[in-house]
Amino acid sequence: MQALQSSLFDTADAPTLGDLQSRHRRYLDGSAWVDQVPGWACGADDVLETLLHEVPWRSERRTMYDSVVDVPRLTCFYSAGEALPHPMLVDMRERLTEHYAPELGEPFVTAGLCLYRDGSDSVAWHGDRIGRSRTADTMVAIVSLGSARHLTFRPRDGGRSQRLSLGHGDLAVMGGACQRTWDHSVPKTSAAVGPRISIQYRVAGVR
Ligand SMILES: O=C(O)CCC(=O)C(=O)O
Ligand SMILES: [Fe+2]
Repeated sequence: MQALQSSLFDTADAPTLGDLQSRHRRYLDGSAWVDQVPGWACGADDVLETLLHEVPWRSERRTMYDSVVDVPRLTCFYSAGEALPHPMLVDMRERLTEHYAPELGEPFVTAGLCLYRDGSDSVAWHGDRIGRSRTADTMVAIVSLGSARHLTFRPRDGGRSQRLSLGHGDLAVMGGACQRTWDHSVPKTSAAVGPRISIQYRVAGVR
């Protein structure tokens, strides 16, 4: 009985991924969009703990993307084929590829991990424009774990910014011309927030 109870408990506790068909596509303008699936990664507390403690986090205060930006956060980048630090990250990549490859035309292959230790960690306005994304449409899928933070969007040629809140387990997929014609950022917050980890999946040759 003891064994049965603990196996039931484990099953209920095991991380699961929701249905991507339920995604909601929000158009930032006629050609840039963001898909959202709140709570896509369910039961991911354990994944968050593992990543917090086992990823070889590195500090990043340097030039990135196409401008000099202050990047107070920790990061770790996993190239195509490199072992990921938790099996759920592999499941996520496979499910995202399965769902989006028909539209995207290729698989997600890299995983960039970022750790925002508290509200004073952030990433400044930028587009993921290293590589083909400078000139062609692509998708960047972001899974957010831990404390909720805003992901904000601003048209590069000026205009109103938009934002969405990403909480524990939420998925946001930036697509269309989003990297070319819009910038995005995770602003600092004065709210007392704990750590947040974001996992960004990208296609080959885009960063
Ligand atoms: O942490 C996030 O949600 C966004 C990260 C990001 O934009 C990047 O690393 O390129
Ligand atoms: Fe980015």
